[in-house]
Amino acid sequence: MADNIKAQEQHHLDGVIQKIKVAETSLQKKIKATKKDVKDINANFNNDVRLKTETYSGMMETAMSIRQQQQMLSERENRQEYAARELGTLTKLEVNPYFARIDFREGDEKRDETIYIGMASFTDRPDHYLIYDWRAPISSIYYNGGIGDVTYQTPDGEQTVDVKLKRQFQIENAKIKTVFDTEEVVGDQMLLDALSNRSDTKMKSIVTTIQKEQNQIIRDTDSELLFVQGAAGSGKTAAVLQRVAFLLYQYRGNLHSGQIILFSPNQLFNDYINQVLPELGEQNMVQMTFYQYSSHRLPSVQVETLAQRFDEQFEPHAQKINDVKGSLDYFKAVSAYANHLNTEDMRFRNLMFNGTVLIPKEKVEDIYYSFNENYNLRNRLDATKEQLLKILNRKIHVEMRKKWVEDAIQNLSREEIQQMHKEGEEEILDADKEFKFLARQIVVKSFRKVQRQIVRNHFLSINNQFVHMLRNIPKIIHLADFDITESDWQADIKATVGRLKEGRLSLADASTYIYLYDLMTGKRGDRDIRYLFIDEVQDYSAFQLAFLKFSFPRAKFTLLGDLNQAIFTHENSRKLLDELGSMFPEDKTRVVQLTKSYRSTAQITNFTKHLLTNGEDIIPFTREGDLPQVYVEDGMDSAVEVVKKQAEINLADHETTAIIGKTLKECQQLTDKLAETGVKATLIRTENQRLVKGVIVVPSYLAKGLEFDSVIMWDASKECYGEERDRQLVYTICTRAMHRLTIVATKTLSPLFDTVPTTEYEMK
Ligand SMILES: Nc1ncnc2c1ncn2[C@@H]1O[C@H](COP(=O)(O)OP(=O)(O)OP(=O)(O)O)[C@@H](O)[C@H]1O
Repeated sequence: MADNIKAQEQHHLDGVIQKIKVAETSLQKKIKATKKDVKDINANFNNDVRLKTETYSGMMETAMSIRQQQQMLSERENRQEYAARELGTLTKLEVNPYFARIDFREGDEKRDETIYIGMASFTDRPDHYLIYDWRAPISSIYYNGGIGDVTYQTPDGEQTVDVKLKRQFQIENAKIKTVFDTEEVVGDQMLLDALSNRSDTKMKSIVTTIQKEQNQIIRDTDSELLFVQGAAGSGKTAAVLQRVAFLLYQYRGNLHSGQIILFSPNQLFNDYINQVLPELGEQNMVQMTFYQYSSHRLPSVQVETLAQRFDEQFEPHAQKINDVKGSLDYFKAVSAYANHLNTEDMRFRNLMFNGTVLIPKEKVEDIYYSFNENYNLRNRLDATKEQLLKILNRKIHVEMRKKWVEDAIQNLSREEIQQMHKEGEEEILDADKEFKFLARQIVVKSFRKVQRQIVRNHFLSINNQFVHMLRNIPKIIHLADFDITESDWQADIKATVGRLKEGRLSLADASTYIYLYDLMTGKRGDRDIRYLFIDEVQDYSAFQLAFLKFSFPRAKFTLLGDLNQAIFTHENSRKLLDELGSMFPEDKTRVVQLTKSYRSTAQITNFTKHLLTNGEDIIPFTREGDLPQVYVEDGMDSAVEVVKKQAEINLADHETTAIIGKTLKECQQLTDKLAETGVKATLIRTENQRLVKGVIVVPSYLAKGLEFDSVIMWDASKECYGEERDRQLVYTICTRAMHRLTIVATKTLSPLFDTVPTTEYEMK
């Protein structure tokens, strides 16, 4: 690039930065003035507000003026907060205002227009944009095409412009480091630079190098269901985080980050991605795992953890049961079962008081089914509660005459009596009335617990109902279709009842349990959530997805997945797509396929794609590195020695290294062995830990969605990965590596690597 262009652009840059500084100064003044205002308002609070509490109108006047003061205060505080946020944006822009320039001609216009694109918009006067936010409709030109005709979406429909120049910048501390013109969509050089960087314990934004297909995902506003199927490392997670930033920009004022929820594979992953949105100047959306959601909905039940679930899936018997419990058929069966509760079979509990039955369950049942068939579960329950509260009220008189009440009155202290009068606002007239008054107070107070139980549906017996449902399932679903016998099912019920008694539930049962309870109580779901994202959707069952759709009825769904990385559902994951299709309107469903893999070097991607039986569609990004290295050692000690040496080499090269083992047990053993040889490695036992720099040892199921400079797969032997169904797990492990992949096995290498041509790796 000619030096004079660089000089011209630096000159332009200096001008923009100058204007940003002016804007900053004026904002700072504004903030200072508002701060002073707030201080003054607070200081004058006592003077301005005259407290008149003698008369009713005086009190009203006082309340009004306090309200006025508060409104003024909160308006100033909002203004201050907004200005502070704006100042934060300007401070960021001041050092790195933009990353691209586009010159283009629109329609019949006589002159070219020039725009600069950066992390946020900046105007020096109304409608005079010196920088356009990367999310503005016009900025799409940058992502959608090269030179020549490029189309982009505007609020008024599609628009085509003739792009004359596309220039990219790398700016550091207000100085242009490099500037180059490109004819491509987003220059490969820039992408290569971005991808060659070392990994970090935190994911970064990809705004400057978003690819065209990713841009489609980011800016989709029409789909009710957007399903992104993409190879490992194809930027699904990256794209979706930019999408959240885009949506918050597009619907500013109507959508806030609390209305967006992301279901992620594990807590480590949450931690890994939580800097991206703040880096983009936005607040993080709500992030949780499905396990956390279920546990939150069932505070008194211990839901099976990810690790327990991972270990359990290796039993073929449990797998079949899980398959049926995860199916859409099962979801429909639970719905049908709940529906029939409108006419019979609802299970109730006695309402107890002081150890005796106050309202027997038979009475509750009579009330519940006394309403006609036009009632649904929701209003049937409401009407029942109303009746029960009335009955409770009527029982006050009877209870007042009981001996325990008389005793309680005898034991009342003077203070307690005074307190009751304060609450009851009743004057003492004569002894009899006083006795009745106190008796009533005592009973009403003691009945509060029962009242709460009625309001909170404690007269429903969800545990019994759940077990009753399980017993009825064979009548609704043909279990033989799932290769399950009646006795298999009965055995599973027994196991479930056993767990329930200990206050535990499997994750599959937990979803069903909550769903059943929601249907029984007529819950309509959380209507506030507008966008719901699920990462690694291949690990969800159709049941869970249908349940989430039910729980967030107004949310648009964006689902990201790689059917080749299912760690739980295996072959079933392909069925998932069809089942999903049936849950959303066809014309509002969009499936996007991402085939290019960005994370790893070409060598690693070429190696890993052969691990898949249908991996031919995966296109590596041309970033060069070493061939993956495979070691097969005779014994444990020499294998550990290889791991040790490799970890040391990686450390010396400043590479973050993850040693990924299959289960926690294997990881624990290796960490102990490494410690004996003097290697310090951090074992990640649970998802609640933090990722740290240096060498970490992590079980495969916690490595989902993460990436590391170097990966050492341990122990890639036949003994550990002997089954065909482990293929996706092996693929997931190997695709975590960005720059370097080492595979270490003891005795015999897993046959799953047989599909990889020997030219794709180096056998050591
Ligand atoms: N357009 C891009 N520009 C720069 N980096 C990118 C781009 N797209 C993806 N990447 C990088 O590639 C890596 C992989 O992306 P990401 O984790 O989003 O992939 P993924 O599809 O979610 O992978 P997986 O399914 O294996 O978890 C990340 O480091 C991401 O920053």
